[in-house]
Amino acid sequence: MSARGLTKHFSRADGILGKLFGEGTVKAVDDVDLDVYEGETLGLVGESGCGKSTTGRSILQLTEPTDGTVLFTGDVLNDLNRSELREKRQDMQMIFQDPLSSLDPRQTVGRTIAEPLEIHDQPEFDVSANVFGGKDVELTGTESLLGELVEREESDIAVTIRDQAVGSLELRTEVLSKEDIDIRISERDRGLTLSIEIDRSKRDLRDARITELLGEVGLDPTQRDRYPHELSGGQRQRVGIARALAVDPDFIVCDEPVSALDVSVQAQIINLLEDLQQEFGLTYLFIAHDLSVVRHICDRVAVMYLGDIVEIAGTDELFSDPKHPYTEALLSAIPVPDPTRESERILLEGGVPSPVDPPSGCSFRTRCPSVIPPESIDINQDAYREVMHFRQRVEEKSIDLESIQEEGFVTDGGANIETPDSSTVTDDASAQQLVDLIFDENLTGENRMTIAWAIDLIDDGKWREAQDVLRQRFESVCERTPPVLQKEPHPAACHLYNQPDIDRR
Ligand SMILES: Nc1ncnc2c1ncn2[C@@H]1O[C@H](COP(=O)(O)OP(=O)(O)OP(=O)(O)O)[C@@H](O)[C@H]1O
Repeated sequence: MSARGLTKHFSRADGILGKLFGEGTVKAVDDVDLDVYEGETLGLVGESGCGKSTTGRSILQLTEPTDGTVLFTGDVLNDLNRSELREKRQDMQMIFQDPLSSLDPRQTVGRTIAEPLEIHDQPEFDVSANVFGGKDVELTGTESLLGELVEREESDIAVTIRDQAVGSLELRTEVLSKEDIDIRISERDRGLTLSIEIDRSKRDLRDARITELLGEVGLDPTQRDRYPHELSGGQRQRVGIARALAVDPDFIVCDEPVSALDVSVQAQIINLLEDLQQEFGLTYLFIAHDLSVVRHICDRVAVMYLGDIVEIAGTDELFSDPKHPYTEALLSAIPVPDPTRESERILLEGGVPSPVDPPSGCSFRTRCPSVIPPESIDINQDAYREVMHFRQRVEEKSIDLESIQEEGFVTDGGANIETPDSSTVTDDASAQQLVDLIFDENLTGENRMTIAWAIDLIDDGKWREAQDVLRQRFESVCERTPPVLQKEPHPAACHLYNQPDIDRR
């Protein structure tokens, strides 16, 4: 599966979402390139709201992408019409996070698994065929062989299907023609008759297939008459897996398949997914936020942040040598089983920003512990982080100088402030004191003067000017330019990797 430029934007212009969260376009997935190779498990990780589920659903065309293409087994899925897409869905399935809400509470396990079989008219009969009225042909195989036969005979063929199990009952007669199977047929030998004999009815076949599937996912055949509420969480997820497997797919999007389960059950479901992959040569896109699970099951891992893939690498490499600061932070949050091993947790401030109005440049920069300062200024990373946080608050106009002054007993009057460009002199010493109250780090020199100048401007209600003054001195490449995921074996969309001379910490 290859996705190129995959994009999904939701409009919140009207409807409940618009009322709840405000209007605008939610950039859930933005220009994503992603390959999932045959037989592998690719992990897709990131915090809640990063766009993982929307990526999975857009790949399967369960939600229509706004832009981009998805290539799967030789077809561009976006170009297929409804019935072609339905046909294709046999090969690509989805396992959902919460089996209770994804299973119909009014349907038994058997009915749930039978549904996709009915939609796709599966399983196919095993048939043996004799052709009458023309050349002698003998065939053994499944129903799809009929199509091949028509192709060989270059003629329309009347097909009679009989059920041997119920006294050679005639099930149906079909004429397979050019239109049915989309091949070129000449008028020669028209009227050839084919008699198909089968020894089981479609229903018997389906029953047998359901029993087989229950066994494959570790459920007892007696559970086919149970309802979802009569099953445990693990059993319900096994039903979800059986339903996905029923039509014999090649590719499965597993959307957080174990997050809703008890830890003790998670390992069993993970092992089951691994066994099934081995047995049926399945390819998985495995969506998760729990990185320990991902480490166990995935061959490669893609890290997603605010609608973009920010890093992708082989699992071992990603865990041992993460590049993107976001990946580093995610990995640092994994509990360490060995308490003697030192691990420093990188705490990310706040949550994922709104995908309606993502930050300019690198979308992670508002939380990044390694934002790159301009080359022209001398500042350590902690102080720069504080400056960036301060700037963010100035952008949002969310600084209340009066309360800070009251809390810090700041007095007016005192030393003058010379601004960095020496053009303005203010006599408001409280700005200097406010710098110390707002910042934990000790700002010095021109960095300190610029902040004090901005505070002075804010005090006069000149927010826009304060923003400009701060931007001129402190603007980072991370906010100016979006980093690009390079074409290399272990790419990371981060300016630190395009500028190797920069000290990260
Ligand atoms: N139908 C929708 N309409 C509007 N916004 C949506 C819709 N579906 C998802 N979103 C928004 O798109 C963004 C990405 O959501 P998505 O569910 O893909 O993220 P996720 O990483 O899978 O998170 P989670 O793990 O919580 O499911 C979120 O901001 C979400 O609110």
